[in-house]
Amino acid sequence: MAMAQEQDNIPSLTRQEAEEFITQILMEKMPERDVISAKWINRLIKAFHSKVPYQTYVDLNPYVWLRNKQYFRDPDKFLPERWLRSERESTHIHPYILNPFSIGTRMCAGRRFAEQDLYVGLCRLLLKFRLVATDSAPPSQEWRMLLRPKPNIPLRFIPRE
Ligand code: HEM
Repeated sequence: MAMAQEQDNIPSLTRQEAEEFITQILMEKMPERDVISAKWINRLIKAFHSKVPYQTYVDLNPYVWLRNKQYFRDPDKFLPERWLRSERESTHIHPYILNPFSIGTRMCAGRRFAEQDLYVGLCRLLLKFRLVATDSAPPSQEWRMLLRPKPNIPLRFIPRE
């Protein structure tokens, strides 16, 4: 990513670069909370080499494909740039592989609100604070309906001058 200017060896991004980068980070982190996609099947469908009968309750665990080397290069690494359009096209990431808001007629009605909230919230936070990791290892996670960091996210918020 081209940097707009450098000050004290800290790269600065243009507004557009920052927007793209934040979007990529959200896309890279979103699946870590989205561990279950649940559905009542309303008609007989054929899937996974078998027939799924009407009114079956199905839980899908996206980790199976989001952490799969068949679909992603270095799936366990934090690589937000994998979501750049050019990168997605060159590495053939399936356009529907990441769907925390689901897809189809019953997909999340608040998707754009939620995305804007995350985006604006993160930008406001980053404008006010510098975030510094207080541990070199990522926090472990625990299952509480969604996956949550355990015990806390090892981050220090340092107010910007
Ligand atoms: C990161 C935040 C959010 C995530 C990951 C999320 C995810 C989802 C998912 C997976 C569904 C089920 C879709 C399906 O059954 O196919 C859903 C439904 C829904 N969501 Fe969200 N959601 C989020 C935030 C929001 C917000 C902020 C609103 C409202 C402003 C909202 C409103 C709705 C509504 C109304 C439905 C029901 C849609 C329907 O059944 O037709 N969601 N959401």
